[in-house]
Amino acid sequence: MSVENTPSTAAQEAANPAVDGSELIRFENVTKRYGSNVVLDSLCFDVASGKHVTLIGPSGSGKTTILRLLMTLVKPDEGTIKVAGEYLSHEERNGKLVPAGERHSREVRKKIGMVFQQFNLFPNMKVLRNITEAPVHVLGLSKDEAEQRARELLELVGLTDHLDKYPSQLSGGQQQRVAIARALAMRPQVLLLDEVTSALDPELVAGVLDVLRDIAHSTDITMLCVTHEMNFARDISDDVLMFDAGHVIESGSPEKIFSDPEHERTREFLSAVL
Ligand SMILES: Nc1ncnc2c1ncn2[C@@H]1O[C@H](COP(=O)(O)OP(=O)(O)OP(=O)(O)O)[C@@H](O)[C@H]1O
Repeated sequence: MSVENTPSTAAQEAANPAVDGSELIRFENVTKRYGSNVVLDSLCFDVASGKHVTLIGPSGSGKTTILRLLMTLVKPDEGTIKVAGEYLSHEERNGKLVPAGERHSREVRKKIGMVFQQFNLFPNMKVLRNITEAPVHVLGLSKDEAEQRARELLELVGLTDHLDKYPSQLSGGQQQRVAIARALAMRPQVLLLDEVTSALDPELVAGVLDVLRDIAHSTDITMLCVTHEMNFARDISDDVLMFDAGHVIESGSPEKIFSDPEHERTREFLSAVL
């Protein structure tokens, strides 16, 4: 997919609301290419601390790429990304901004948790250990502290009775709820959700979304969410960003975007998915 290189000023302004200094995520003129395919084109947007922001848009518009950039699974070709005021993609050395080394990225990335489409649990570890592994080995928590934290989270996701099972002994929905608990166990400031229900059987979707609704409404965690579940997006989002061909073409409250979209492409997209 190629995209034009000249996003409209209005689109950039829509995507880059007034900054009040509390932004937790900041994309500044981020361009990402795969060969000649310009996936993100001078993208600017901010997510304020504690807000829940949903990215919507057609397949291939670059939504997952944004989450992958935040996880440092891919690097931007141009522009900078900041998380909680620190550069993720770059670091400052001798007063100069240089591409970030792995150590720097790892430190900043600790602020971010992600839940993937395909759960990605450790198949050889029981549920409890899936959740305690990173807090013990990455954060240096004692085993007792990590287990205490894991038990609380298993209660939050409704799986207290399953802590001694292997992932293969759980349904897809239960595995995804373990993955949510695992991400939260690192106490991230930002939770990234990448189409977390799209690999689930339809009857398991509601249980996972209910857990996420509960987390969105009962914690102050910042969320950046890619989903095709528009009712869920409507319920949890403070802001919805509509992507098309590497640009944010429209942004606003869920009421505005879902009920009264301004852009023709948004109307087309919503009429196809709603
Ligand atoms: N590793 C890669 N190598 C080459 N091209 C890639 C790679 N990853 C993504 N792309 C391309 O980048 C574009 C954006 O992909 P991305 O997954 O971010 O889109 P998306 O909006 O999340 O789509 P979907 O809703 O289908 O998941 C697509 O054209 C895709 O083919």
